[in-house]
Amino acid sequence: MIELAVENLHLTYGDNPVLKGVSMELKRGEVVSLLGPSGSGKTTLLRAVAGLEKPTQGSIVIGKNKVYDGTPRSEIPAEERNLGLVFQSYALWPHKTVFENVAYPLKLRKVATKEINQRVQDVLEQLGLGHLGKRHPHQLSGGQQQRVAIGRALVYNPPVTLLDEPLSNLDAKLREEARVFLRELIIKLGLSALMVTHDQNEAMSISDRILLLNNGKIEQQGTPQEMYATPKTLFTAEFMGSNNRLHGKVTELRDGKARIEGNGWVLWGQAAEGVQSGQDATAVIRVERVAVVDGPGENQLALPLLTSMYLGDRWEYLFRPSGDDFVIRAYGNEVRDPQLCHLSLPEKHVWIFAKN
Ligand SMILES: Nc1ncnc2c1ncn2[C@@H]1O[C@H](COP(=O)(O)OP(=O)(O)OP(=O)(O)O)[C@@H](O)[C@H]1O
Repeated sequence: MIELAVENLHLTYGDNPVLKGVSMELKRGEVVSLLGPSGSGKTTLLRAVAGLEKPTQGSIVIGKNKVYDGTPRSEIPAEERNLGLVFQSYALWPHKTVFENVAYPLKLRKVATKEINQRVQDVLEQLGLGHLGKRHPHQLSGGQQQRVAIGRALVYNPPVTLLDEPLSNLDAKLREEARVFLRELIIKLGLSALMVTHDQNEAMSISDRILLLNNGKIEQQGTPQEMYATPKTLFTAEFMGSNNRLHGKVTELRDGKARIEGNGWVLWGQAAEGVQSGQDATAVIRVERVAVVDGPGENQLALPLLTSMYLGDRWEYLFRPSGDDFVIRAYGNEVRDPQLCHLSLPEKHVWIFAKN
């Protein structure tokens, strides 16, 4: 069952087009992340679904209700869309207790007091806040405040929840914990949610599907695995993961593979759609796919190691060819002395994209 369907949505601020024909679906029990660089339109899309921004064209259907069909008159106001909202700007009420904050949406809907008490207590227990109901927001940690905001959005079981950077005001450590907590909650409650994030790791770990926005359009969508392992464009490849990039010219195409040549190096890789011989191109390989090997072989580069950097769970090596303008990074388990190394870049993990 489709809980949310957006079709060819356009939105313009003044004469600045921000959404340029976005279509997407959210199925029941699914968590979809909107990922993309700053200014790509993620928050605007979420706010348009919430009814907080006015699109100029397209349609939005929530459950069985068409809440927007391209005409201003058709628009159903935000408060009637029955959505759970966890927005950065939707702060907790400082003078209400945790319990009162979470109870508020039920009070608004005139739910009986006894039922309110039960439901709020249930939600607080689920969020690990059962013992904090009497506290005020300023007596909570940032992570706990965030949980209260989530509880307030979920307490009336909205069919669709919208989350805008729900973890962004937490520090790195708390954020990691909150990510695990949010994923657990999503599974436990079977939430259908659309979440904005600019953090690629957050999108991959929390969601079932990712929509990557680029300048108001969907660049690519798919499961986190698809987005990471089979990017269709240079933009997607570069946005997901840590990468090495080499610029050169395509000198041969064969069976879906391309040969790219640069200043003193040659590599084979998977040719992206539209790559042609003679074209300027970029080869991309994830940092973890580059291996330091013992001797020369196929699809290799021989480069001087500049330095080894300690990352705690592994080492990161930095290679820089003399006189060239690229660096190659790789991971390994030991510190290495600066010397010439052989690097294997397996053909199946090198993607070759036409240069824009
Ligand atoms: N109220 C507004 N009036 C005019 N322009 C706006 C308004 N809100 C956003 N914009 C513009 O719309 C574009 C998209 O903004 P949006 O907030 O949707 O991006 P985003 O992808 O969520 O970025 P971020 O990750 O920085 O939050 C930006 O160029 C922004 O400057």
